[in-house]
Amino acid sequence: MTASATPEAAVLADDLAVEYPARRPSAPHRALDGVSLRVGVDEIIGIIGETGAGKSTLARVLAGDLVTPKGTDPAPVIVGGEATVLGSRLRGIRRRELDRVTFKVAHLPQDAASRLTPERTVSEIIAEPILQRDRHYNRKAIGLRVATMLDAVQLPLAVLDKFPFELSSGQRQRVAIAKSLVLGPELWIADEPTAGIDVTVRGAINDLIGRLREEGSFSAVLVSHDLSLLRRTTCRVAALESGRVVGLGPIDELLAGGQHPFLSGLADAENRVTADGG
Ligand SMILES: Nc1ncnc2c1ncn2[C@@H]1O[C@H](COP(=O)(O)OP(=O)(O)OP(=O)(O)O)[C@@H](O)[C@H]1O
Repeated sequence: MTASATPEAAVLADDLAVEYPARRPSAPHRALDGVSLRVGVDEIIGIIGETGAGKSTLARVLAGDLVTPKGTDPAPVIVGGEATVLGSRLRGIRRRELDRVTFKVAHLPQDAASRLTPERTVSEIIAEPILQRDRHYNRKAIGLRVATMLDAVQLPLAVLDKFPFELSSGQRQRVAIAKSLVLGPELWIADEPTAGIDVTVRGAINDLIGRLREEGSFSAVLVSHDLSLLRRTTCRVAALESGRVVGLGPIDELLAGGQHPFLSGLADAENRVTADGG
């Protein structure tokens, strides 16, 4: 375990191999193999790939989601190579050091919108990460921060007192985004951030990312099939296939390259929508 004050990269994956442990009747499952990737400080990188390619696993590992709470599915385990996040090596990392790293990393898991605490209001949900860190944090300051985050994801203040079941799925996703970013992380690992969000308000997520970059040091890994989001926010996208990186570059170069059926399929689908006037 090493940590440096100014990491040379936000994320460094070096020949990373990740498995899900065996659970009867299943054998261990290798979800990532030989993944090498660098995300510079202040860089935003995209991750794309077909279902089962290992995108969420990579997101979980980089977000430090490596501990299995009792009664849940096993967390991924680093079995080869290394993942270094904000200067700390994650392989075999001790729990205390992991907590120190994840303090600066925000994770928006794929199912975040469906995991909002059902018995809490939107305002309480967005404030959860603050109160988990400091139960006595100034209530007025929390209220202000929550309102700012709500505005950033273009939700009206009227939803503050609503419960998750009273919101549309797109609104729930925006609440999940607001919650994940409320502490102002140095690194945001977001798994399908615009999933379920109406195209007319997706621009709000682009704008929010732009603002976070202006406010200070902000790096991100965005797992997404939203080509518009990837075009607007990332310079490079990594394409995953069966747990390996099979392409890395600007999204339009990857799509035009046509080396991989998944990428060609995406490009064709987009061309069809454009030709149909969609
Ligand atoms: N908890 C788990 N235990 C065992 N295997 C798992 C677990 N979670 C995922 N896997 C397997 O690991 C592989 C990678 O899964 P992952 O969820 O990372 O893919 P993905 O690219 O995010 O797919 P999707 O786009 O469908 O979300 C898949 O074969 C999946 O079945």
